[in-house]
Amino acid sequence: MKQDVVLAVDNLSVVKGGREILSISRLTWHKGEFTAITGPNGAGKSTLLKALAFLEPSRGRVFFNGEHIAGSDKILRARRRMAMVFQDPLLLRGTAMENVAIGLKIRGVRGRQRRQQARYWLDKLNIAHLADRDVRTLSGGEAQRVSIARAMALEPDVLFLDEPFTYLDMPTKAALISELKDLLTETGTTTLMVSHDLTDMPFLADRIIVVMDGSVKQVGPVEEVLVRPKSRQVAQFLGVENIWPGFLRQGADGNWLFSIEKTNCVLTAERGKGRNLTGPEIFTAACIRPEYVLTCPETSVELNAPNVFRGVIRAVFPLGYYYRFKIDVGFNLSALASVTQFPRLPRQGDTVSVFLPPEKIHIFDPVVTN
Ligand SMILES: Nc1ncnc2c1ncn2[C@@H]1O[C@H](COP(=O)(O)OP(=O)(O)OP(=O)(O)O)[C@@H](O)[C@H]1O
Repeated sequence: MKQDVVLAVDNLSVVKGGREILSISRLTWHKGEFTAITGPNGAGKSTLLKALAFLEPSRGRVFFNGEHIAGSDKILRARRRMAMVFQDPLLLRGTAMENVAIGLKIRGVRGRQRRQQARYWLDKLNIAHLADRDVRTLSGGEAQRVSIARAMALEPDVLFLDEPFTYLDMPTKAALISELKDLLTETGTTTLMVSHDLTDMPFLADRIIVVMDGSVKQVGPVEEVLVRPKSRQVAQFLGVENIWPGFLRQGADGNWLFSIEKTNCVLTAERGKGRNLTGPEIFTAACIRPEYVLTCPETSVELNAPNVFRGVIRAVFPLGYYYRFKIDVGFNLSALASVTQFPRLPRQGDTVSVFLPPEKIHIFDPVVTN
């Protein structure tokens, strides 16, 4: 096992109610890495977190800091090096200070030192002024900060976060995410976070694990998973609305050409590294995330450049600082565009130009397109 592997699983399985709800052959987590675990409701994400934290009985082997953890003594020792934060802060009766100090007390840290350490983490989470407040009087965001301070005070090797930002309002969440990122980078804590929110992940995570139906469907760096999903199932879950079946062939310039089925439209896609076409043309599917489709109101854009199309807006959904468009460019396209790109409110029926960057067009592996 590589030196900096903190956690690893080998044939991990969890059975509940007579059904296998989680089955993972192999996975590893490295020191200091932030992993986001995502997937639909009931996929097995929380079960995975709990099994790794030894809070859920499982079969198979879990390795922690290079050691196979089995038996109550080893489990107890491993659990002392881990901490967990849940959706609900789950604070105990008492003050914020008492809550942050509780884990230290259980671990035998003495009075003065305990208070000093607790104060240090309250300060790090920007809630030192709330130290003596009864936790029942705290707001949701403040309570979650106490919960994170309590976990960090244990100086864990691994921090598990199970949807920790769900109940926080946008500004509170944004501030906490930014502070947490700095804190975790500073401490080098290996972190695993269950999240449904795709907006958290690019900022916080190094890697995404997509769990569906109790198994891992894809693991990889954030950008790779979001732009190059392995299957339609993963793509759809990750918000890739533009998926088209069609025929792929080699272009003259080394790029790939993708003809969208039942249209006259051809997309240029960057050729995938190490991917070769086996025949003259293969049937597969292509996709692009809506946020990578560049949309502009100008209709003077040169149309014979690759991947530039002119089309008609079929629907506009205003989303705060963004518009979500459904555009007909000879095929149906979803696009997300900043309001600043449009001098006036775009409407249904308006003509727009779009550009699909070739490096953001992903071609599915034909064997796993369905
Ligand atoms: N005690 C149990 N008996 C039977 N099935 C269970 C039990 N506990 C959990 N499950 C099932 O295990 C599956 C995985 O649950 P889990 O809580 O890990 O999902 P999740 O991905 O975290 O979901 P969510 O996003 O909804 O929180 C679900 O289908 C759930 O119904």
